Amino acid sequence: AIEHRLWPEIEKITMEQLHYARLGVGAGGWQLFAEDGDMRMYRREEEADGLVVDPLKACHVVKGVTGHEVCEIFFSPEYRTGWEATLEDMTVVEKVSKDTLIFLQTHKRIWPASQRDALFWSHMRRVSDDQDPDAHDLWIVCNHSTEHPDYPPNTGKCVRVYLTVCLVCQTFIDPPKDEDEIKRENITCKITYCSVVNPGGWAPASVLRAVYKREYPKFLKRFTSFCIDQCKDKPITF
Ligand SMILES: CCCCCc1ccc(-c2ccc(S(=O)(=O)CCO)cc2)cc1/C=C\c1ccccn1
Repeated sequence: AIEHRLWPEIEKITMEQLHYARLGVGAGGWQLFAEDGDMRMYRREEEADGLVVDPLKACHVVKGVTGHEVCEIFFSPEYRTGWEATLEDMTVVEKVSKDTLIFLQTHKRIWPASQRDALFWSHMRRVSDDQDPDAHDLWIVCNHSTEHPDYPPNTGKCVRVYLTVCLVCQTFIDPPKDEDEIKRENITCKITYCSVVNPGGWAPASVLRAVYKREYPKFLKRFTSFCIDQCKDKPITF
């Protein structure tokens, strides 16, 4: 296949994000800021050019879905309006390959900051776990801001944000007794969600931190509930 101009960057960022997601939260100044059942949300307070860019890492355990199913729903454009509450508009700008798309998204304005949009490539892949060959494969979706000649930043009403996001999922199977077929009640998905969002233009630190504190827990709960609901009556995709 002819290599796409973005491929080297996609490969590099995706593997870096996989490594970053698998680092624990023991070291590195992570601060637990939200907990709900099996969901733990951590952030680090960081600023770049006076703008809040707090990295976020969320860990969650969801029963009844596989990592492949969760990543498929997170990646696919057709499901996004079902779980992304702050989305105002979404366009697939370019189909790089069947597992790599470029999205332009406009998010609802959050007073008093101006409205934001995001232009990013999104790449999904299965990664075999080199450290533990018996463990089930990992699935990752990585979203990273990019440029596109047809969508220059900050030309319309929106301020362009710059983000790097990854969703890393691992499936665990608790085998049913006497060789029955595996049912959804026997599967568990361990999810790690990491994000760094540079708001791109001025937004008060207090507003940004309040937005993230309120929106991220809602976002992950809504997304995982959507996955459970989408998959419950369908055959399992490993
Ligand atoms: C002043 C407000 C600035 C923030 C506006 C904003 C920018 C970006 C984004 C955003 C969040 C998640 C992704 S993703 O994980 O890649 C999935 C695909 O949609 C991409 C973009 C959101 C939001 C606004 C709200 C907000 C902030 C966190 C969490 C949830 N909502």
